[in-house]
Amino acid sequence: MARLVAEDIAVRFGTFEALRGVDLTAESGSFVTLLGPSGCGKTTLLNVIAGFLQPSRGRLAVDGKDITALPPEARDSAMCFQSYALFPHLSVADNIAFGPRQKRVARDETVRRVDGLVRQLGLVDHAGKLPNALSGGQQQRVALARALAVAPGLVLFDEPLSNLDAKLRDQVRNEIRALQRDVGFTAIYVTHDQAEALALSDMVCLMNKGVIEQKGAPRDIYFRPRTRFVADFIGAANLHRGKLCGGAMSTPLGVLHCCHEDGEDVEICWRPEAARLGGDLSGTVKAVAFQGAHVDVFVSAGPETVRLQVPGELNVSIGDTLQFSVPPEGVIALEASANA
Ligand SMILES: Nc1ncnc2c1ncn2[C@@H]1O[C@H](COP(=O)(O)OP(=O)(O)OP(=O)(O)O)[C@@H](O)[C@H]1O
Repeated sequence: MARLVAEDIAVRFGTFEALRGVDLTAESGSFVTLLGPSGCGKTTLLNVIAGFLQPSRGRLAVDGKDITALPPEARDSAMCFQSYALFPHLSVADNIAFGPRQKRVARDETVRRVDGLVRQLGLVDHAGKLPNALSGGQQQRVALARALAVAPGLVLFDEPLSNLDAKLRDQVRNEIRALQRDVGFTAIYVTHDQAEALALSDMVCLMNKGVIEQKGAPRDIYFRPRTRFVADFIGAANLHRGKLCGGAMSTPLGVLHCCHEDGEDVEICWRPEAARLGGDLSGTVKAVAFQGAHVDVFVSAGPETVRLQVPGELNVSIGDTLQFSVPPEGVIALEASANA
């Protein structure tokens, strides 16, 4: 397992700055996701960590050793691609054995690793097949086994599940996490899927326009977003901007209370599940979406529409007036983004 430290990483493509001042520490054996919208720099950062791209500034170290100038093959890392990138003319077993053979791992050890991975990833019946005889989920497992066969300290994943359907994605996602714990490697995982990042990670790095806007444990990021971008990107957020006076802000829905310093131009947010039925806030129900355990209710007052999550048994209809409240501890004050 490897401890990765990236310091002040910058990447320029001509005059365009794809990454600026990126600092990141992935503790040994941790699962770190790089999350963010398309074009924010996730893949660029992963390519820098893999050694496919030289940063224009900054430093990378693994276990205290500077690896910034090392080529990819000299690094203790392996990449698992979205496109699988399997060799079509090699069997599943030979695809998995490819890395160890390249690295001149002893024959017995290579066989041992291939057998172990084939078993762990449920590929025993497919070891002799060519990749094009496999389903997408099976190909993804081979790609994973191939990355793990070189026993890297650091495994880099570039949206590995995006070609799989939702059910299979959940299944392979759980397998990746279980393998990471069993085999023991540090994972850096690129995704634009916030649910995936929250479910998998020890640490989420939420990226925006070439910088890490906030990083932390999934719960921290979800319950304590620092900026509007973070609040909006992770989960659903109801946002209000205005004057906070005596801890109270007037909105078209009524007065919201929060435990933060007063100010003239403050932005606050609350999560849909923070709302409680009954109270001083009210609006007209505009849409209702039954989700089983809960109901998403969209409530409007004046120009504002908010989203509430209420218990599944609640019977509400469009046009009803809904009274609700949001406890002050459920209201978060946001900072202006340095990266707006
Ligand atoms: N070789 C390149 N030359 C010029 N610009 C590039 C190059 N590679 C990436 N970029 C730009 O850098 C920015 C970051 O790209 P990157 O691929 O890292 O984004 P991403 O967050 O991985 O996005 P996606 O989720 O769409 O893959 C984008 O604006 C992209 O157009």
